[in-house]
Amino acid sequence: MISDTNEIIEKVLIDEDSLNVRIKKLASQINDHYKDEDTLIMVAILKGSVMFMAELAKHIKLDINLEFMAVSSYDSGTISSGNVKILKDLDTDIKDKNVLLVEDIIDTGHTLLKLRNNLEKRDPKDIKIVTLLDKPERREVDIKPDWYGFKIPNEFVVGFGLDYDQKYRNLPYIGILKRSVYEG
Ligand SMILES: O=P(O)(O)OC[C@H]1O[C@H](OP(=O)(O)OP(=O)(O)O)[C@H](O)[C@@H]1O
Ligand code: HPA
Ligand SMILES: [Mg+2]
Repeated sequence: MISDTNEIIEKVLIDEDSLNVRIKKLASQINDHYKDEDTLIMVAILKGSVMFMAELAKHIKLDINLEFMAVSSYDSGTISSGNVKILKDLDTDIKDKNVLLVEDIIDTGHTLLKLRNNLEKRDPKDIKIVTLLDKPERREVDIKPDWYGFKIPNEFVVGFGLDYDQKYRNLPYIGILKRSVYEG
């Protein structure tokens, strides 16, 4: 059983309703942006962005191709290693296609920067980035999303796809993790 959430969550930062309302709004901005295009390849970065991808894609009004990539930047815990390895690549060719990278969070920025550089070499028509959460205080490299859901303070958050040590992804809200959970 999941631990009692009072034991692990300091506070709920973004509740379920606010997430859904904001994601619909993001989808409508994305629909406007691509209104003259026929197709879009949405690329979710596993595993954190699965919930966001699912919710966002439901409201996109183009022919979309759902793709998944797995990269690894955090071994476990809360510290970024700065190394990004591709563990699972796209199943499709993105040459001359519109690509939308779908992320749950931009923290140091290393994951997305390396990924974008990698995908750019494949000659897509265009690459854009949408992230549910942006933690700008932690940025170590220059990368900005084209669309973001929420800017958040420098706290470790879990839920709606985001994990601590692979746990708590299934919480339906975004919560700040108690420091006692990872500082022991
Ligand atoms: O901006 P950065 O500092 O690079 O951090 C952000 C990335 O780190 C997390 O993924 P993680 O590697 O933990 O994998 P996960 O999605 O499977 O949890 C998160 O989902 C982002 O992809
Ligand atoms: N929570 C979960 N995963 C993360 C975070 C966070 O705050 N930052 C980068 N990966
Ligand atoms: Mg993670």
